[in-house]
Amino acid sequence: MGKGGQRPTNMTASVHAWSEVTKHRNPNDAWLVCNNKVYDVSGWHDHPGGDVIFTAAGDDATDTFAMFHGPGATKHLDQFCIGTLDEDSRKQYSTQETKTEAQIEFERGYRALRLKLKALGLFESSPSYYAYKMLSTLALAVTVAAVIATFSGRIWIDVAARSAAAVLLGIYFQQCGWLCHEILHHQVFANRKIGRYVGYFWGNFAQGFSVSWWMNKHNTHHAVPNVHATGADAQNGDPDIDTMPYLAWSRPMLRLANSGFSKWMVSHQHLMYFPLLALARISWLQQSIAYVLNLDETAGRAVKGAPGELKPVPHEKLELFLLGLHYAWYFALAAMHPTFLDSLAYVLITNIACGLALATVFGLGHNGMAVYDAAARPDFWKLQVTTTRNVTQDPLGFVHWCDLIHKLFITSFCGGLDYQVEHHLFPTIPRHNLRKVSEVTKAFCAKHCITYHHAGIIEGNKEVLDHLQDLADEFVHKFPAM
Ligand code: HEM
Repeated sequence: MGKGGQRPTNMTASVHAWSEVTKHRNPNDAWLVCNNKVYDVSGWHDHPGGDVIFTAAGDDATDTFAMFHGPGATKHLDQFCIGTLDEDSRKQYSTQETKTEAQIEFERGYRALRLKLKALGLFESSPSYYAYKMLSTLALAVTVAAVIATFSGRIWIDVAARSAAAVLLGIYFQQCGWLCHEILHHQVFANRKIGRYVGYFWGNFAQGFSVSWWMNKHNTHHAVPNVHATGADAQNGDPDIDTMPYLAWSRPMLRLANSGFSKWMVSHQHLMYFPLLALARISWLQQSIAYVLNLDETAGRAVKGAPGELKPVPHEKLELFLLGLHYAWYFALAAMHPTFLDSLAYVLITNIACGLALATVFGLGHNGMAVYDAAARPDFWKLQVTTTRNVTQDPLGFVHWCDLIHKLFITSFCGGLDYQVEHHLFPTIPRHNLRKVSEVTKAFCAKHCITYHHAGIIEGNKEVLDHLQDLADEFVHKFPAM
C-alpha cells in the first residue's frame, strides 16, 4: 500500500513494464510514473493536494506533478517509489498509449520551454500589478455601497442607479474570482501558506465561495480538462463538464439523459445555455455552503472510490467565519434598499451578472472543444491544448485596436483566461506575463503541429452554441418524441 514509509527498500530496484503500470488505475490501487520512476500511491487520501492525485492513477504524471507542486514536494516522492519504468516497454506497447517519436519530441520541448520561461523570469509576479488589481477591485465594492446609500429613493433615477450598482457588484464578484484564482494557483505569492490565507479573504469573505471546495474542483479540472470519468466511482473526470442532467458536451453524456426533464433540457440545451449560466453563481454558493457545512456528500467532500468516507474541510472554522462575514456585508447592502422587492432585485441582479460574467469566460475556455474518455485520454500536452480555446481577438473585429482593447478590456474581463492555453500549460505564470508567453507557445505548438485554437468572444460563444445544438439535434433525431 502506498501510504508511505513502510515499503522494503529493495522494491525501488524493481523494473515495471508500462502495461503493468496502466493496470493500477483506481484510488485503492493507484500507481503513477514521474520521470520514469514508478510510485504506488494506493489509498493515499491524505495527499495534501487531495484526491486529484488519483486522476493520474495508471498514467504518466511527470508534467502534472511539475505543474502543481512547489520545489518542496519532490522530497516526499521517495517513500512511494516502487521501482523504475522500463522505457522500452512504453514504446513497444501497441495501443493508443504508445508514445510516438513526435510525442516524445514535444514532451522534451515542453519541459525545455518551461525552463526557458523560468529563466526569462516569466513565473515572477509583479507586486505593483497585483496591488493595483486588489485595490481597484475593492474600489468597485466601495462604489457599489456608495451608490446604494446615495440613491435610496423610489424615483426612476434611484432605481436605475441601484440596478447599475447591482450589475457592478456582479462584476466585482467576477474580479474577486479572478484574483482568488490567481492567488490559489500561486501566481501571486511565492509562499503558498500566505497565498492560501489571502485566498480565503478574496474567496470566502469578498466573494462568498468556499476556497477549499473550489480548489478541489479546480485542481481536478486542471489535471483532466474535458475528460469523462471512467465510471461513477472513479476519480478521474473533470467536474466542470459534469453538467448532466442539464447539458451534454459529448455523445456518451447524451446517454445519461434518462428522465423526462433531462431529455427536454438536453434537446433544448443550445437555448438553455445562457439561462443556465445566469444561475451558475447561485449553484456555486449552494455547493460551497453544502461543502463547509457537510450537508451534501457529493459537494467535494466525498471520496470517490471509497464510499462513505468524508474528508475534513481544511480550516473549517475560518472558512465558516469568513463566509458568515461575507453574507453579513452582502445582506447589509440588501437591507439598505427602500423595499423588499428592491432588495430582491439586488440579490437577483448581482447573482445573474456574476454568473454570466464568470461562466461565459469558463465556457469560452473549454466548452465545445475536444472531450475525452478517461481511459483513452491523450498525453498531458495534447490534452491541455486540444481541450482549450484562447480569446485572442476583440469582440468587434477591429484588429488594429486589438492590442489596446486586449489590455484595457478583454484580459481584465477574462482574468487572463483569454490566454487559457498558456494558463493550462503553465498555471503558476501570473496573468500579466501570459501575453508574452503566448507568443512563444504559439510558435512552439506550430513547430509540433499542435492545433492552437483561438476565437473572438462572439465567435467562441457561437462555437459553444453550435456544438450544443449539434448534440441536441443528434439527440432529437434518436428520440423524435422530444
Ligand atoms: C507520489 C506523488 C505525489 C506526492 C509525493 C505529492 C506530494 C504533495 C505535497 C507534499 C503537496 C503539498 C506541497 C505542495 O503543494 O507542493 C502536494 C500538493 C498538491 N498535489 Fe501532490 N503529490 C503527488 C502527486 C500528485 C499528482 C499526480 C497530482 C495531480 C494529478 C497532485 C496534485 C497536487 C495538488 C493539486 C496539490 C495542491 C497544490 C496547491 O496547494 O495548490 N499531486 N502534493
